[in-house]
Amino acid sequence: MRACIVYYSATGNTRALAEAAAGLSGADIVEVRDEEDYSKVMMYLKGAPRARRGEAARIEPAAIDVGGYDLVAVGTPVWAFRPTPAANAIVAALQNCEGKQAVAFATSGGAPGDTVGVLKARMEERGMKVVGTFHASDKEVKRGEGADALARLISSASGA
Ligand SMILES: Cc1cc2nc3c(=O)[nH]c(=O)nc-3n(C[C@H](O)[C@H](O)[C@H](O)COP(=O)(O)O)c2cc1C
Repeated sequence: MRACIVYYSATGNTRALAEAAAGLSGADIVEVRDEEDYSKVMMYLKGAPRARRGEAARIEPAAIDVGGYDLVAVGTPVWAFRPTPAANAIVAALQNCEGKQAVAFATSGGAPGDTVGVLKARMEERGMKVVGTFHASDKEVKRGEGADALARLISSASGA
């Protein structure tokens, strides 16, 4: 059984969690870049309102074929209590994702709102079966916590 973790990370926390979980679970990993390439200030002035409105960014890669995988995990930072525009774009960019098992995960400053719920709903609209969600705070990620739980979720869901 094969799993793929697709994620966006602006300041490194979601990347650290995704990379550690990939190492533990054997999942492949795809990092997506937001073509906007926000400065720290513009993340708040422009990125957070876009997240709040549920907009999708222009991302690289623009299409992500997950046809070869049994499970797809999508990861995002929390911006304004929502998935990032890049994460919204990831969900739209997935190809051959219909019917796949899936996991939605996020990292936040400790107030995630319903980010994973919103991400889960978007993934389900694309036909994925979201079998688990996961959230860790940036402080937990910096302490090295969370990756084992996320990896277990990915491994058990994909039957690996
Ligand atoms: C523009 C912006 C908005 C944010 N909004 C929230 C928020 O609503 N709630 C929260 O708990 N953390 C919020 N954060 C903190 C991030 O979600 C947190 O640091 C996360 O781990 C960042 O992930 P990254 O390092 O992968 O980009 C925000 C950060 C930024 C830059």
